[in-house]
Amino acid sequence: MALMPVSDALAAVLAGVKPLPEEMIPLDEAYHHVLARDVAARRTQPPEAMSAMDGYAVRAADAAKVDAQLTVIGEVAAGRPFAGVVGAGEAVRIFTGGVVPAGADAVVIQEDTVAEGKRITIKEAAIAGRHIRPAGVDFREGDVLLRMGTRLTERDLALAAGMNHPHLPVRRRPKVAILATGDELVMPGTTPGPGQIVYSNGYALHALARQEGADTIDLGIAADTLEATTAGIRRARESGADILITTGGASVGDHDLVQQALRDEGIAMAFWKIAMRPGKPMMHGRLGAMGVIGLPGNPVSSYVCAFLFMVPLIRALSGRAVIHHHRERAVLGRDVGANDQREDYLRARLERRDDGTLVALPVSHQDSSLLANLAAAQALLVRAPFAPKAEAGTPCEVLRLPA
Ligand SMILES: Nc1nc2c(c(=O)[nH]1)N[C@H]1C(S)=C(S)[C@@H](COP(=O)(O)OP(=O)(O)OC[C@H]3O[C@@H](n4cnc5c(N)ncnc54)[C@H](O)[C@@H]3O)O[C@H]1N2
Ligand code: MOO
Repeated sequence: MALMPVSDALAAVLAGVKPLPEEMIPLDEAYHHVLARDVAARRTQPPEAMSAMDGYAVRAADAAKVDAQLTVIGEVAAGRPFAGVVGAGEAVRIFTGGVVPAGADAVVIQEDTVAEGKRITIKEAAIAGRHIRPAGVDFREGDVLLRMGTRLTERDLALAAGMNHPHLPVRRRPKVAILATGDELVMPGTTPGPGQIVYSNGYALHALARQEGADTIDLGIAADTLEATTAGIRRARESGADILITTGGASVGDHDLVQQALRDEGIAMAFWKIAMRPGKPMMHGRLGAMGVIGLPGNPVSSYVCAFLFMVPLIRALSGRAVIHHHRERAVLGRDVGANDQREDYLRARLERRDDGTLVALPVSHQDSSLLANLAAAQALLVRAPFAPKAEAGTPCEVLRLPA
């Protein structure tokens, strides 16, 4: 049976997905949330011309010559403007961030003056506009500086504050519930009995989901029974999860019960099995409003499928403007063999040559159980279905993994 191409599977995962509802949240909680609307400045910054230095506000024409003398008629500090006007032969003491008084068109820094009482002597000729930040040089009221779909950085928060927004309209963060399955799994730090495996997949999945801006719910490890698996799925629904991620029990073995449990719960299954390596037995469907991604149990398959499918789904629900991973051009660091019908995602290390070329070096063992190789990889090298064998130096495409 022909397997579903990866691109069709991704399209199915994203089909009909709309961003979650909008909510207003305080600025200090908005880090890494996604903006639900464009945000415009509520004020002009700076609102008036301001001094960039400590010194004297002058009329440039009066201070254009070294040894010109001026009379200091007042002082302006940040937050305390000067009410008067700077006339001919006059100067006003000014500090960084102070509003440039009327009449002045330059600031002479204090190091370039000699002060004696109310008199100053200019030691460096003034130039009109020097050390003055014009009104609106940063932004003007009404300027749209933050765009819908932006994931807010720490710098965006400072900008929003400067624009005078104490709250921002963002999308609700997706809730991702993660359910592992497998009788053989024991927690890290315990002593595994014969045939037992230390649980690892969930650690990567929770971290990856959170890094993408989701809140995660840990549903623990379900035993390999229909009852336990079903109970886990029901807890996901009760928790209001937007996405249920299962890991393990996706294949065709007698103990692979995830699909059965999901069908019994009434899932509209979109696909099971895709033309991808690792990750062939992945499944996807919808259980009411909850998107379900059934990941394979092999640790590398679980991670790679989450990276390729869960991440874009979280981004779409979050209302992100950019949903898809960016494919970078690179060249092969070594020969690779011909590919079969499954799109291959090879773990690879990256190197940058002196001429700037990015080189992707696939790790030598690509078995989907190898955690050490997964951790050491910096990228996934994409090999199209039926790609012919290729020599070192051949152009290729890579997806960079999170650093
Ligand atoms: N006859 C066939 N057998 C298999 C096929 C197939 O097409 N026909 N597909 C293979 C592929 S490809 C994959 S991938 C695996 C996936 O199988 P499952 O999703 O059912 O995974 P499990 O059997 O539950 O586990 C596989 C392996 O991974 C370990 N595991 C599971 N969960 C975790 C976890 N949370 N942390 C760490 N390790 C975990 C588990 O102990 C197994 O060793 O099926 C192939 N078989
Ligand atoms: O798709 Mo499975 O991932 O190769 O081990």
